Amino acid sequence: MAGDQQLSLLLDSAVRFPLPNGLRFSYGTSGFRSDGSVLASTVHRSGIVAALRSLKTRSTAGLVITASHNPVCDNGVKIADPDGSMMDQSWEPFANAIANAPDPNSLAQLVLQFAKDEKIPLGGAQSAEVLLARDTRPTGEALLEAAKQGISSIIGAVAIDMGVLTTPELHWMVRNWNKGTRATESDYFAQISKSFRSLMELAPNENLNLNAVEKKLIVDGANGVGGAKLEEIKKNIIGLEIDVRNTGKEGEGLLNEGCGADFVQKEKFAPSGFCSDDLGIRCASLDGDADRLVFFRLIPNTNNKIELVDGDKILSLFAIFIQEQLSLLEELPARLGVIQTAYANGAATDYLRNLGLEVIFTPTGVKYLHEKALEYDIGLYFEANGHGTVLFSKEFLSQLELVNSELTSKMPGSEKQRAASRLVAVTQLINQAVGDALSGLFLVEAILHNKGWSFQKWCDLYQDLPSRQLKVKVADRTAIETADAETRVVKPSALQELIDTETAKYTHGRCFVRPSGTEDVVRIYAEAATQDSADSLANSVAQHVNSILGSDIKA
Ligand SMILES: CC(=O)N[C@H]1[C@@H](OP(=O)(O)O)O[C@H](CO)[C@@H](O)[C@@H]1O
Ligand SMILES: [Mg+2]
Repeated sequence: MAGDQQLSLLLDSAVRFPLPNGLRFSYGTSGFRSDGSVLASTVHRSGIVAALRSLKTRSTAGLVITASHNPVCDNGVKIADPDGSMMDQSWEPFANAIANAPDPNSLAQLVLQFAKDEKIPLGGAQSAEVLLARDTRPTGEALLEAAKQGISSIIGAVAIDMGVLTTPELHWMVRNWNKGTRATESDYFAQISKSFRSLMELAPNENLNLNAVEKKLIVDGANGVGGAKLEEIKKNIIGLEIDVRNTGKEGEGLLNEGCGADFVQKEKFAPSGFCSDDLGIRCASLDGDADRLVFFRLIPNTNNKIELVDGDKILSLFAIFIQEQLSLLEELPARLGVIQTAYANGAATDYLRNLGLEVIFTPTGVKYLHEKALEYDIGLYFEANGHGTVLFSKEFLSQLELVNSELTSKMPGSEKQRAASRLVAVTQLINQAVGDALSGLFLVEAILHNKGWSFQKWCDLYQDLPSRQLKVKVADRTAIETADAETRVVKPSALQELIDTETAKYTHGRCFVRPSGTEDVVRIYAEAATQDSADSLANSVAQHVNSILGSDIKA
């Protein structure tokens, strides 16, 4: 009886969101993405998946509608697990199957069969809850409605609309909601401003060279959701003057167009709204949903070229700071893991290894980095493009709390006590659910302040090796299979031999190719001692990909 009711509810709901003709959807490294006008059925069905995920885990799940750094006409959807991380990978095949079910009946059958296989109680015996959010895209509102209807097509499931949010805010809320801690947006803002203030106040006086640390920061909000949120947070920030540009207000330009972290990192060019008046000032750039962050500074007399501080250098700054505090606290042993992908600049990896840190590589895509980081007491991860965070294990957090309260009562004001308190503030400031440009930005600022470091000093940590990225469109990118965290091609095997032969010709040469998880292209990355040699290595490998797989080279 309950089964019949569930079946008819699913059928009625699915009829309203037919699958567009001739399209296939795939849950990639960043969920489903496509043109916003064709996504209603996919988002509706993702609502169903999120509701089932909530039933399965007996906790609250999340769903966010965004296409991050992609153009404004695109949109997308991703599902958050109860701990705030991305949906468990084991459910992706089901998400793909239902996203592509040709008609309401096959969709309903897939859902019922999956529920049976996974022992998910349908029929309302158990309730389900999904927190929803969207970014500022014009297609977001209608897609949110589709998600709501998908969720309510599962008996007993409730959608709670949290509003227009950054992706990391939604993940943070899901995590806190399930922990039973405060989970509203004002709690999120308060947590950032409070822990930032604590960390600023813990700066060692002797390190404070106020002339070296420019108090002003200009932030490019990519005309997305992050700028407006930053405007809110900055009302409660002391010790830093933040000027937010590209906030998405009337007349400021289009989302991600000529601005945003992806543009800045790839083009190495200042975003729109920045000019030579900003010379010498520290600048940062968020992406459209505020989960990526890079810093930069304009180079004089270059027509808005920039000196870039990417995810690798943010990672290095975080690693140094955490390592320094730990070195003062021998009673707090911690296993540190630094997680990167093959796109990390070789100079960054060498730098981190020379600090004595354990550096591990995973395939591209933050879900892989995040998963690896969870294996450590402190797992630091960043993609070069600026997506990353620092995760602390439960055991480490309780040890840290213990050490901190003991030092606070026995040795207040000592260097050791201040080191422990700094670590506590870091754990509160940096988002424990996913990479978060806003919390990352304030952690960077607080660390520079604590260390009394100028932007220049940070830039000079190491010199990036020149690199070049190319992409090639091929007939079938899945013909390429890789191993060793995507650093080697195993199929077609002749390709790796050719890459090895080309790479051996260059000093500090390194090169790999992999099929993109988000675009229908094969990516080529090359690094070498000079820009010319990095370019030439990338080009010659692209020619080989071209001749083996059949393609056109694109910059
Ligand atoms: C070279 C590169 O920047 N790749 C990006 C890009 O993945 P691809 O699989 O390379 O298309 O998008 C992912 C999702 O945003 C991001 O995690 C990843 O770092
Ligand atoms: Mg993003």
